[in-house]
Amino acid sequence: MLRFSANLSMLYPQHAFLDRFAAAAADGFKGVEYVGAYDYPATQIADVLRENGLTQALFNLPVGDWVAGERGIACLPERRDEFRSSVDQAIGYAYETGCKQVNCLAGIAPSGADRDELETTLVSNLQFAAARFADAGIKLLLEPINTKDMPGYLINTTDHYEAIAARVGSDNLYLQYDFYHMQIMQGDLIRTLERLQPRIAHVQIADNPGRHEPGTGEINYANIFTALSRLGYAGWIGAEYRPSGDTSSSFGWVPE
Ligand SMILES: O=C(O)[C@@H](O)C(=O)CO
Ligand SMILES: [Mg+2]
Repeated sequence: MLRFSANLSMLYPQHAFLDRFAAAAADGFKGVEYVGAYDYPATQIADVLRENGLTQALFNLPVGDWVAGERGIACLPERRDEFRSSVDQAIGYAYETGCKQVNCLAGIAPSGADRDELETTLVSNLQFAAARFADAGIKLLLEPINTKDMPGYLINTTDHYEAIAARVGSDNLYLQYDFYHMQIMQGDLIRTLERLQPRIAHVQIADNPGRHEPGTGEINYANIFTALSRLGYAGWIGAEYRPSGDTSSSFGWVPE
């Protein structure tokens, strides 16, 4: 049985963030995810999850100054201490919300930066986070993101994820496989899913082009869902798209 989580960073834009939990529950979701909720006390997030009978499927490690354009700090040498204290913050939120997996955004390469130094910093920080998360019973995920939407982001393909994971050397570093990003970067979605399934802890869906709901673009999500069922994928499937219209009217893609 496929399980879908509502990505509250993208769905229900007409609602304030904390009101999106009830909206998702009203539409039948049992799980939610979002970039991060560190502006709210973890206990408040836990309360709103409980009030709406929702499971916290995923969130991210603190991503830096999102408004200023930061997309993670894990690869930035000068932010090492900040990254490492953010791991403890994320563990606190995961504990309060019962979340069992946290994604790490690698960060955007500053222009002119030494890429080897950025990758070495990322590897070292992921080794630290993977070990701390393992002790807390939390999976650490790393998501490749496409270069069109996030120019300069350090990790853009599953091959790059695999190279980084090999250097990290932890069985607690998993792949967050976002079909939208990977359609743009490499295609071959179902074969890649089959090959990397043992390392995939979370998948996310949106159509391309436009990053709207499935059925608005070129990706055959009926076949993707069939493949996920055939492979026995037991994780959450994150509905991470910008609704083309009203969110509650955008769920025609959900399998019966
Ligand atoms: O694909 C995305 O943009 C998200 O999964 C994410 O982690 C950054 O917002
Ligand atoms: Mg994603």
